[in-house]
Amino acid sequence: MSDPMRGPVVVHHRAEGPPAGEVVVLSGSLGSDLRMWEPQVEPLVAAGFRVVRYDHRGHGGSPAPPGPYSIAELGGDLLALLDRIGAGRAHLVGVSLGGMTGMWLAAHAPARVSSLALCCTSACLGPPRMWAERAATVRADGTGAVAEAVVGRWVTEAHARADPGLVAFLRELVAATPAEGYASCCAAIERMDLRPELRAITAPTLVIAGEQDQATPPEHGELIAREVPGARLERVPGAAHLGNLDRPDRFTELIVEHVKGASQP
Ligand SMILES: O=C(O)CC1=CCC(=O)O1
Repeated sequence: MSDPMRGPVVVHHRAEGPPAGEVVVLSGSLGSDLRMWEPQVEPLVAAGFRVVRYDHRGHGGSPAPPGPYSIAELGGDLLALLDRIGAGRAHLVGVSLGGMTGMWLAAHAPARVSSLALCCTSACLGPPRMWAERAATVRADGTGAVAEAVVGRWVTEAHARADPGLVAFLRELVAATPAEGYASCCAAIERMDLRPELRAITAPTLVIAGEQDQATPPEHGELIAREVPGARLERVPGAAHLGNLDRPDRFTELIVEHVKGASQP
């Protein structure tokens, strides 16, 4: 089991944009690294924001301590990152696991969150057995063993056919994720139930659901938007699970508009 006495991990991050700009933190999906945010960085920087993207523990350039992990630990890592970069408050944008981390932080440290954009995510994503089985597969055979199936849910079939280079890059992202980090994040999702915490979120919240998302179908976004006070839901046609890469035009537009609307005049 994860040890509650373990401290936060110093996660790998990259900061771009004007140092004095309001901070926007981009938090990614299971099996990705900070490169998954490429389409969103430049438009957010152009809008005057300091954009900080990072790798979850066990992913990309971040350390991969032995697991299992919990969503609270991932949220603690993000809080420690905000402290380390001197960000009293930040706008949080998360896809899937990044959205789960964002919901945890917004419920547990509301004073640190200026706004929340929750993309293709869920507050409770069963069945638990599926996550336990995926973790076991990855521990036995490596992340490469699940890459094709996972990426098959990240972009629509039509998009995959039209852009095989993107599919190859995404499979490489999954396969490059350390097995211990990936499996330990599966365990975090397996044990997660953020539903009772959603009503504690006070940040202006936008929920974006992909209409073709088979991993976190739109009902998951609908539940979050119902429970978070004042939240707004946008459904994006033609978007699979990694909506920010599958329909970057619409996701970027929605994210930039939301963060600008919640920023200081
Ligand atoms: O990997 C999946 O199947 C879907 C998913 C859950 C959390 C995440 O980041 O991706």
